[in-house]
Amino acid sequence: MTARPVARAPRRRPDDGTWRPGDPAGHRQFQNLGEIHLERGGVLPDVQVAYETWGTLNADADNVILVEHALTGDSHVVGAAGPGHPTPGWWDGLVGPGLPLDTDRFFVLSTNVLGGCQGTTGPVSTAPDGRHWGARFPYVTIRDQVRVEELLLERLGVRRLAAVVGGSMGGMRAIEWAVMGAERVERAIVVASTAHATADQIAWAQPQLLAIRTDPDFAGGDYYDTGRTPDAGLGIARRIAHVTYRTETELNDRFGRQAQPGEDPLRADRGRFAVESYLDHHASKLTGRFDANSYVVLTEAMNSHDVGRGRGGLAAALRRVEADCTIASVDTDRLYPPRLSDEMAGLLPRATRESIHSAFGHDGFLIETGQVAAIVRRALARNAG
Ligand SMILES: CC(=O)SCCNC(=O)CCNC(=O)[C@H](O)C(C)(C)COP(=O)(O)OP(=O)(O)OC[C@H]1O[C@@H](n2cnc3c(N)ncnc32)[C@H](O)[C@@H]1OP(=O)(O)O
Ligand SMILES: N[C@@H](CCO)C(=O)O
Repeated sequence: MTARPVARAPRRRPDDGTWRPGDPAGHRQFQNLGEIHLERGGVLPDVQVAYETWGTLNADADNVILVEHALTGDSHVVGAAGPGHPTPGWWDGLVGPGLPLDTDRFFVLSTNVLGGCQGTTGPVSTAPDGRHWGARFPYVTIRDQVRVEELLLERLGVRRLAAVVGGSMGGMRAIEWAVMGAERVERAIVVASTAHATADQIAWAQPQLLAIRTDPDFAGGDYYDTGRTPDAGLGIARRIAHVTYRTETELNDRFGRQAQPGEDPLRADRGRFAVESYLDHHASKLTGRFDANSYVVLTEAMNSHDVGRGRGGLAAALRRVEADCTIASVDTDRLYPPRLSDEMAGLLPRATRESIHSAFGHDGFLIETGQVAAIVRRALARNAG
């Protein structure tokens, strides 16, 4: 694995989907929110948020659906690949005229999360001293990320959400919205997620964080001006994470003990099993499109997630939710197991429990879009009043 040189000057976003520090962020829209005081004490003086919208905001500004992306996602929920947006969306088929998030009725909005690397302020952004934030980027929680979205919506004149929907880390923001914005959220659709990060999830995150931080090219987080990026560490983090996103049976049924074509894994000279090659592929795809510092910041934000913190515990926090909630899990998800959705639904005043059947585990929330679409349609058809 070789280090990729880092661009020092802003450059045009290449159309190959490669993220690089200083890239302008395509045709996304931006809003400057000014100074944000963070839950854990830091201050970000000049927060910018990137977002995309589909559909039309109605006169009462009450037809807004906020769609929340997962760890390495961004605001590009749907859309054809093209200049400025080299990748298709991560929930293609869900947003558009007549589709579940029906743009004939709703104004659909998605942000890039605070701490991310796709247009919203994050570690690669420029601090007031003109240098990248890097290691100085403060600790951010899921609540901070929701607060930034609240401020954005206030700027856009939106006081109420018809729905907030998200999967995985996006589901964390969705349930946090339902708690924090209780009377302003009509519906929350939480997919493959949890009301609090568990010991198991924090445990899986730890070797990922260590892999990045112990990569010599990480340079304590201040690698942007070194000409090197911690691809080895970020790649290992992605490999660990990716296994947790799939299932034991799927990996085995698909790859078994097969050798990667042309390679011999039963030799000491680095032949690979096919499943190893598959993980290498996912690792190099991520290092080509994502910033390691953002991965760290967002992983720590997920670790911080607990809607009960400072609110009298989980049950007390969820009891105050006024939204009509849909809590969906993937039946084979080993990272966000269905019991966490059962727990959340059981503590919410109004919750409908849904299940996605999938061979793929946690990634089912991205792969089984037909089932996600049906769940979203049912949730939006219910009278939330
Ligand atoms: C909301 C968000 O989270 S947005 C971000 C989501 N997207 C990502 O995280 C991108 C990373 N990808 C993934 O996580 C998953 O691939 C998903 C969920 C998007 C899609 O899952 P699947 O359709 O099952 O794809 P799968 O995991 O099989 O990966 C397919 C890739 O593996 C490659 N592959 C399969 N076998 C091998 C192998 N033996 N060696 C090397 N590569 C292999 C395929 O060629 C394909 O490559 P491509 O994606 O570059 O075209
Ligand atoms: N593939 C997803 C999984 C995390 O939920 C991501 O990268 O965001």
